[in-house]
Amino acid sequence: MTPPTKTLLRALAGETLPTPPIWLMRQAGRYLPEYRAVREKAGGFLDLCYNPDLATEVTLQPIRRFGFDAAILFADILLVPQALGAKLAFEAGEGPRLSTVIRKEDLAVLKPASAVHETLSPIYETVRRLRSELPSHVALIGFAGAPWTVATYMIAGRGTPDQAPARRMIVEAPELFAALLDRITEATIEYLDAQIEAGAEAVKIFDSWAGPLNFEDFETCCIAPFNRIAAALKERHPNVPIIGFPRGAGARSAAFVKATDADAIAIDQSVDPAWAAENLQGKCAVQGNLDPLLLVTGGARLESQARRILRALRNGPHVFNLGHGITPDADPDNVARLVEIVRSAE
Ligand SMILES: Cc1c2[nH]c(c1CCC(=O)O)Cc1[nH]c(c(CCC(=O)O)c1C)Cc1[nH]c(c(CCC(=O)O)c1C)Cc1[nH]c(c(C)c1CCC(=O)O)C2
Repeated sequence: MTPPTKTLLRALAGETLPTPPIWLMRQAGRYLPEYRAVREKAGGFLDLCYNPDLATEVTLQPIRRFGFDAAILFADILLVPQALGAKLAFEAGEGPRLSTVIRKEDLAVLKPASAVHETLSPIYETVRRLRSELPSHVALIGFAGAPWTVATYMIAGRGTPDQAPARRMIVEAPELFAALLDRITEATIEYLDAQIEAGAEAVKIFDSWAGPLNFEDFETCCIAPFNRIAAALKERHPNVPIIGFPRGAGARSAAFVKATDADAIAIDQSVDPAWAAENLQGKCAVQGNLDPLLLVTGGARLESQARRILRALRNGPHVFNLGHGITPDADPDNVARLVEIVRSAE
């Protein structure tokens, strides 16, 4: 096989590059006026996700404006529950609302994992279009939510501050919880496999709510499903790298890289990059981890923290990114400045 030429894929393959590739979580989003214009045209957020023309357009916007090294498919982690038959709506300013899975009967009415493609096929069309429209040096990342994080929304029917409804179900209805986690895991394998078939060159699994899990549940709810998904994908697509993002895992990030086959681990802004260099980078690439707040505030601290991350991680494979998604109040000029800082690092 010829080695990859796109910088993102080289870093994910374990190469230490003089300038790390950069992309940002939520790089397509409300902080960009051109995104807000397309979003308005689409109607709702979900209409935008399922419209391959417009989803392709908003995925490309940050690539044109900032020249990132990778594009991430524009979609959402909650499309998988919707494809399994959950009702999903995004209310303006309120975040997502879903029908809940709290009884056996709620699980019984969900569709089998193999049925998700009926709903998700427009997403695969977006992937195909992106592969033909992206500049040749820009890699395309597909993604899905991790089963635990998706389960927290399906059980509570909305975002929750501490994921208490799902954490209670682990203890109070272990069989129902395990069956739900299994169904989501199987659906996620179907979904990511189809994204790769359509042209995704790397995939990222977002476990945004891994942090509150206790050490035992971290193994069964975060690590074990990740391993099932990774094993299934690697069997079919051995050369497609997988990025894990157990957000809030802290020191358990070391257990995550040891116990999984992740090609990269994304770390949030709470992790000291020097610790990550020492404890994670020997095992896989590290992606991260600037505080998204610094894209709102800008200034000297944006520069000093970005440089500190660059220095700490420069002796191993690194993908520059944020610790979490860009917020709607970020200033696009600060994003442009960040790209300059990363590209001018010596
Ligand atoms: C938990 C989660 C969700 N979605 C996602 C996660 C995991 C990552 C994380 O922790 O942020 C992942 C996600 N959501 C979106 C992407 C697209 C790719 C990207 O640019 O990173 C990705 C990778 C678009 C989006 N997903 C959403 C938006 C904003 C929608 C809009 O109003 O235009 C975007 C651009 C909506 C969304 N989607 C979700 C919530 C809670 C919300 C509402 C909060 C908000 O409004 O910011 C669920």
